[in-house]
Amino acid sequence: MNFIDSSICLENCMLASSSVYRRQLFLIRSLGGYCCRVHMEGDGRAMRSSLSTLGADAEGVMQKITLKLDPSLYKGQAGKVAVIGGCREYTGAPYFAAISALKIGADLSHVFCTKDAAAVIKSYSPELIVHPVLEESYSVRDDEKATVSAKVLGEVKKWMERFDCIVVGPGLGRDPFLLNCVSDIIRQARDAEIPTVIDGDGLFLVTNNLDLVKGNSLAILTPNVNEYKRLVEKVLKCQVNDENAYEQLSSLARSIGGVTILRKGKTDLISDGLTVNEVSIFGSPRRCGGQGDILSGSVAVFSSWARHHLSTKNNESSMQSSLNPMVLGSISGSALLRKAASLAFENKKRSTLTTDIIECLGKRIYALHFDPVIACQKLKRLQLYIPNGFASFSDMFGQNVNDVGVLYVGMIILCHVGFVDVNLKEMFYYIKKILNYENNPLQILKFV
Ligand SMILES: NC(=O)C1=CN([C@@H]2O[C@H](COP(=O)(O)OP(=O)(O)OC[C@H]3O[C@@H](n4cnc5c(N)ncnc54)[C@H](O)[C@@H]3O)[C@@H](O)[C@H]2O)[C@@H](O)CC1
Ligand SMILES: Nc1ncnc2c1ncn2[C@@H]1O[C@H](COP(=O)(O)OP(=O)(O)OP(=O)(O)O)[C@@H](O)[C@H]1O
Repeated sequence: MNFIDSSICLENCMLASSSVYRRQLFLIRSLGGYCCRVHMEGDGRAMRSSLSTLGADAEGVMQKITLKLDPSLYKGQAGKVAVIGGCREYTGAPYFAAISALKIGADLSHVFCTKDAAAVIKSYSPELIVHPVLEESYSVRDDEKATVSAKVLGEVKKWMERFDCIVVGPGLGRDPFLLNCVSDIIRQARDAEIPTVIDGDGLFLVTNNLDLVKGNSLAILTPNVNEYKRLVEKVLKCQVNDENAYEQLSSLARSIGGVTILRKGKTDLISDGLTVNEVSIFGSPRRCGGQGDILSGSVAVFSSWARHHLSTKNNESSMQSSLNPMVLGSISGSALLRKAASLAFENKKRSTLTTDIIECLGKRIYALHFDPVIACQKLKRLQLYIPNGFASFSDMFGQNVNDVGVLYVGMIILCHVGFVDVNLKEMFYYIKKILNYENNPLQILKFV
């Protein structure tokens, strides 16, 4: 049974078979080597391509777009983000999103929340810039509403153009007056062409007011299972169809005019209506609340970096300009969260909380800068690490270096360059990176 409205299918079919679609597919593959998993057939059917491992590929995208640390950068150039969220009930969610952005590498992170929430959020972290500007119905008389609303908008407007991305929704609550003001903020961001990630209660708002995001290619929606269900029902007027998940997601993105949608779940699916990408890196079996907030903060930073990456001189080819930075940012955010969650779970097991995952974000980002050339240079000096009783590496392992030898060398390298926190699987990943380098340590090893 096909749940999708036939007019949408026809539109899909035309778009999917266009040269634009094929071009994006090729470009995304060549950027990070990751795969677009949907291949649209001429009759509009979606077919899954043969699945390949995406873990390393999503990581490749993340590595490419991650802003390089450079002494010539000044404060703000690595990213300025703002979270619009935080009310009486929820103070954790905006904090998680905003602090994650900082931990990943943004320079400045703001929170626009209600007065009740502001002091609490400030007390969690002196790093965040907290603006107590939002108001809920209970604190505003009916005759004051227009004035207060204009004041809120004015306060946010003063800052808006400074931001590289805003996140709307973590812990926002559902107060009608507050949501009205936030609708204006979303419109303001759109006019100023500021990328906007919509999460949590922000999704409740836009699902009921689709015009707020319709046709905005700088908008990213990050629905969880419930939020996705509500979106599908509202927009496609059908039920979620997991048999046809790829096609339904791209259909949804197109129906909302080419916004990017990151559908969260066991596997994260990302589509802007032209491509569908999947991030299935193993994360953590813990489902503690707040992981989606880390994700929204991460996606905000990576999308800004992706925009920067695609617009810099070196990347100024017509090929690069066809890539969608919002898709690349979503893939990277998802990959990073999952890798950080996996690391946190390894240490804390069932006790893993959102704050533990946040603590691991930095380590995961740092690991991206693993440079096989530097590692190999260091390896040349590693005679020091040969245990007593052995004259050389070849003395330890013989001329035919076996897996144990590689593992040993890998361990030494990783300890030497500071990756003492990696697990066995990750260690092999880094070793593989070294082996792919033409002057790889194995060669060196053979000549020691
Ligand atoms: N510490 C905090 O301040 C937190 C605040 N949060 C905020 O809380 C507000 C409401 O978010 P909620 O996540 O509660 O709202 P949802 O509408 O996502 O969830 C509502 C209910 O659905 C259930 N549910 C979740 N995943 C499900 C699944 N896969 N299948 C079936 N049922 C499922 C949950 O148990 C929950 O009771 C948002 O503003 C959000 O940002 C959350 O981000 C969590 C942390
Ligand atoms: N079953 C799962 N297996 C692995 N990862 C999952 C699973 N479900 C969700 N995730 C990951 O956890 C992250 C958060 O997703 P989740 O569905 O918990 O969001 P959320 O409900 O919006 O979170 P929050 O509690 O912050 O509101 C996503 O990146 C997703 O990939």
